[in-house]
Amino acid sequence: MTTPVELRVTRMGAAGDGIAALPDGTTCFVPRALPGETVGATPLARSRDGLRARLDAVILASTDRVTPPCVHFEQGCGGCAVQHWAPGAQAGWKRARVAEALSRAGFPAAPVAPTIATPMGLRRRADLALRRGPGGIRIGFHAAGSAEVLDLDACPVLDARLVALIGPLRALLRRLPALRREGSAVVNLLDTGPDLLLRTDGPIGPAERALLAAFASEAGLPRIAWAEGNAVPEVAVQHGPVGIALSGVTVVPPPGAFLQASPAGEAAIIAAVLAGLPARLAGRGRIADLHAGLGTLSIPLAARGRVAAFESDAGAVAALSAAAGRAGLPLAATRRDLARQPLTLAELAPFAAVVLDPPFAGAAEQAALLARSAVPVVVYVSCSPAALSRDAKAFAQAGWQVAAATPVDQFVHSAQVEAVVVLTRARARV
Ligand SMILES: C[S@@+](CC[C@H](N)C(=O)[O-])C[C@H]1O[C@@H](n2cnc3c(N)ncnc32)[C@H](O)[C@@H]1O
Repeated sequence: MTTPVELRVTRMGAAGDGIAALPDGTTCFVPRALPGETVGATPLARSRDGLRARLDAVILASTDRVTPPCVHFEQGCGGCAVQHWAPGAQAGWKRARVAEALSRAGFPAAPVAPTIATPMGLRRRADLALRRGPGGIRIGFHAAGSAEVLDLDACPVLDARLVALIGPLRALLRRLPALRREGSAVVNLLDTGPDLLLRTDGPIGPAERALLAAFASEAGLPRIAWAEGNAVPEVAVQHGPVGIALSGVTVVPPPGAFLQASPAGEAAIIAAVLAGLPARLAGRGRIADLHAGLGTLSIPLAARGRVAAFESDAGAVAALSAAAGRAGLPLAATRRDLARQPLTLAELAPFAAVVLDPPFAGAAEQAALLARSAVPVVVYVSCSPAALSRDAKAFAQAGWQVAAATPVDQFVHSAQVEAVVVLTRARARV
């Protein structure tokens, strides 16, 4: 298995690896190889669906191969998968993956729009891994295909204000025994500045709280939350208010809250969701927003009708309820675990439209119920083509059609793609 071979790469896999076939037909995944290339590679290990190989040399390069914009990509940072691929080729690949997902679901002719690209340097949320080792503190993303953490000092996809925090955070962690071996730092860039949620594998005492407070002052952080392991975070430092305006309404997020990855991505998703709704909503114009988070979609939807938002995270529900109350929006947020307790057919009946934006795992049961419901329009916001394909199948089988599908690339240079898919009953018009 460790003899170098010459391979012709025919396509790109879902994780951003080039796919080639060995002479005996075995599928071979070659990270950092591109479709159309001839490469020298060494097959290394068997995986679930073939062999993983190491790229030794590009023998015949694709015309879409470009110089990666980040030095850490060359070092093996797994935060990005396809920096070596021209942006236009990445966009075409992401669009094709959404089209393939819908085709597999039973919508072979779905009208999939070109991918909406977002610029680099706008990511406002980072989930950084932390390690303390013999070489010191490492902060960064995992190395590709590995549990190792690659130490970052630059990142062209993140907002520069988050990158600027990495050096000072490293200096802080050197002095923080609560980080024994490993932890994580989720940083959300809010309108009030970076909001840090630090998870360590040891407890913090009064001296460490004082260090965190000093760090917050020096680095301009209004709040630092901390948790040991996976415990519920506590606010360790609060020097000022925190908040982010979502469609003009200020929300006070709990530490580590989900945010769409970039303002440009958020705007593209909102625009595609609103465009998918009929100009005039049927009935009393009630809209359900499932997996509502902080209300990124619920808030703009409230300009179109009365919104019932459902979300499992108690902190997000409280934040959205409070924001909607202050702004006087026609919006009620309810805590509900939609995986365990999806909305029933009877509960879905009053809605003129349902928007769902599930996590990576998708929403199999809820999608099956929606497909059987009387709701005329469902807008499915997907961050996983595999889950989209599985969940959309129920709609295809129940005779729905895809009225529009818009891929959005807000995780630039990664293998991720998001899509806003508008599903209507075959006879309904959007
Ligand atoms: C992709 S985020 C979307 C959030 C929001 N729509 C937005 O645009 O910011 C998915 C949301 O689903 C929530 N979630 C995860 N599992 C859930 C479940 N079982 N039931 C309800 N909500 C869930 C997460 O807490 C998160 O807020």
